[in-house]
Amino acid sequence: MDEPLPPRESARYVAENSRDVVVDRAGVRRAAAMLRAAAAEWRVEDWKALHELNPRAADEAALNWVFVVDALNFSFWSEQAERQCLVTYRGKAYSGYWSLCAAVNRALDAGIPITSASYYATVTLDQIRDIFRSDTDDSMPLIEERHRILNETGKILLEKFGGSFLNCVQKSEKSAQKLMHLVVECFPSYRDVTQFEGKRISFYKRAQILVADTWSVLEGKGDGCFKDISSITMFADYRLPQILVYLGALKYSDKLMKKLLKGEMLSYGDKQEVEIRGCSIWCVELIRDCLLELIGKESEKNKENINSIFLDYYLWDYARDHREDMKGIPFHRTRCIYY
Ligand SMILES: Nc1nc2c(c(CN[C@H]3C=C[C@H](O)[C@@H]3O)cn2[C@@H]2O[C@H](COP(=O)(O)O)[C@@H](O)[C@H]2O)c(=O)[nH]1
Repeated sequence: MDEPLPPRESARYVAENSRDVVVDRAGVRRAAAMLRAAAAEWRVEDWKALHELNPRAADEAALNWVFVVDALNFSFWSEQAERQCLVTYRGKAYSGYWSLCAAVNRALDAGIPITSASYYATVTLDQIRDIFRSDTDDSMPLIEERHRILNETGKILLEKFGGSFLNCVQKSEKSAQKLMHLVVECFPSYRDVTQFEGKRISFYKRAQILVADTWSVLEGKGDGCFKDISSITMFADYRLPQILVYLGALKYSDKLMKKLLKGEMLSYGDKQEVEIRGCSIWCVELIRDCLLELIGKESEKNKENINSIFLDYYLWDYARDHREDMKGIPFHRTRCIYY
């Protein structure tokens, strides 16, 4: 079967043919202006310190931590906001994506080798239910899928890469694109591919965030010195569209906004779901271009740090920190293993 369009081209194609979602150029410019001061400070060395649950080292164990977390980095939203999975770690309760990281770190502290492929290739569903147990009555969504993905991914990592994600990274020969394609070729759960208006398109959200987190945990050095890291796009999840609408850079049709406000679910691959994800990626590409224009005039040096990964990380954190302000803006609800 023919290769799908790569993520950036897929996003452009969706944005050019979208009906219920549009990129607002004036909003893009306003967002770039808002981000300009922060963008001047973006450094890959800062990623780890950004969050207390991130691994601190830049070694093989840290890479295996990133790999298993990004294999499970999907679908944390709960049907009712007040009823969600919470995981307490070192006295602090974490929700959403952070509940996953907290559960992984809690298991490691308890001597459970959850980041070792030889362990999670054969871990049982009961063991996974215990490792990802919630403090509340609401367990982490899609726990059976998470178990299946761990078994599948662990077996493949053992068979093809000696059980270590470092070997997969080294096979990519310092190319972000090669690593992304190696991951989607070898690991089925990363194949975030769908159809739109007669074309096969890809967003590869978890594969791209895996490349980004690999680059970040290695601080852009050694095996993580990807010469083409700026070719990675924003990661099309369910938080970034929400913040882009909040900032006025993305607009939904009245019909779509009504549907989302009612909490209606969209299926993976639905036309409107694809338009939300594709236009979000394209919107971030345009904000990045605007930032390059704004900052590029000041200094060549900073330009290398103006990429869609930093933009995405910043916006994602901003969305988490401004949850209350964004309450009026719905996020789209799609239950799937891809984001
Ligand atoms: N676009 C984008 N989506 C991201 C991330 C992250 C976390 N990664 C970085 C963050 C800290 C570390 O530095 C990691 O590098 C998780 N997600 C997605 O969000 C959703 C979870 O949201 P909530 O339910 O609110 O926790 C879910 O689809 C999850 O897949 C990101 O960075 N960008």
